[in-house]
Amino acid sequence: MTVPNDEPCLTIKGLIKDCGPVAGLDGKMIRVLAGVDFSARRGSVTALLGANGAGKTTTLECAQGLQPINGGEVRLLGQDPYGAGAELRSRVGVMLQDGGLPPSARPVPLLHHIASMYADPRPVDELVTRLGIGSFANSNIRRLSGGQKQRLAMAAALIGRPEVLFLDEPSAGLDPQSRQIVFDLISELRDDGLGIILTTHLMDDAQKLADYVYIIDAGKTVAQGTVAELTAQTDELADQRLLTFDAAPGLDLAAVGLPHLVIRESPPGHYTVRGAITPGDIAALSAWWARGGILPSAIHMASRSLEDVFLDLSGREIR
Ligand SMILES: Nc1ncnc2c1ncn2[C@@H]1O[C@H](COP(=O)(O)OP(=O)(O)OP(=O)(O)O)[C@@H](O)[C@H]1O
Repeated sequence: MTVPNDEPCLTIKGLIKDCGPVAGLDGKMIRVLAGVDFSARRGSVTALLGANGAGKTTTLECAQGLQPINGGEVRLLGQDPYGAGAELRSRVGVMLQDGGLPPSARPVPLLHHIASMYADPRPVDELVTRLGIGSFANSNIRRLSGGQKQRLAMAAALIGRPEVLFLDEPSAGLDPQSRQIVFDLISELRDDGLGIILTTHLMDDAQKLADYVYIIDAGKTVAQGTVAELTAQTDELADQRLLTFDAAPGLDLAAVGLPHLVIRESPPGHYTVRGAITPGDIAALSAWWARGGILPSAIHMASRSLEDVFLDLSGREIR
């Protein structure tokens, strides 16, 4: 059964998951997921963000049918994944963070072995070249670096031409070159129509890769949207706007004449303007620049980063 492009390839509604028994709680169960909603489409990268212990791994394990659920609903490619057979598993690729690779195998023979399990596998040579696996093709897997294992795990996840791909922290351990290769490949796979679901702690990764983002906290979905929607300067945050510019050091800031804004210079030559900045204030700033013969550079009206949104929603204290 092929799910049309505009249909979700994964839908999670009100997911509840209890784990345990927990020794420290007199053997009671604890509610790890208390209402996760999540949906991913084909031809899209959907990111699941959450602090340590928020429930990301448990959510993905339930989505992949690796754990039974205690409430709510999970549909992967239209089916209940728990207890589903080989037909569904063959349409799903999973790249785990620790790779889940047999330590005594060698990369290319392992990929050929995995390929032999599929009727129409992706050519091994193509993946080896694309992911730069050739340089360690016959090394023992236990001797590979974290980034090499990560790339091999990605090749293994892709070999069966999955329709849905789960990536747990896809850029963990990757150097900048490998990260770029993996990011380009993820974008290409998305354009080919794959539904890609990834977890990450790196807001920068989510900001670069994700078409749609879900943030979970304490086992519940607390926000969802495109990066642009989540980071939009909403009216509630209108008093936290920030404009920065660079100009000659030591400008007379008292001459700006905008007392409702906080204007500072730090370090010398770098200026920040904070507060409820209005279009009129920007006109007043440029009038001040014109009066003083000031030609600023790097003028930037900052929007909230995904990290700001994440910290506001999931708290700034460590878990
Ligand atoms: N089998 C289990 N028994 C008891 N507690 C569990 C079990 N599995 C998960 N938990 C707890 O559930 C919570 C969510 O765990 P989970 O691994 O899903 O979080 P996570 O968001 O993936 O975290 P991280 O970013 O640290 O990987 C944690 O507090 C964890 O200790």
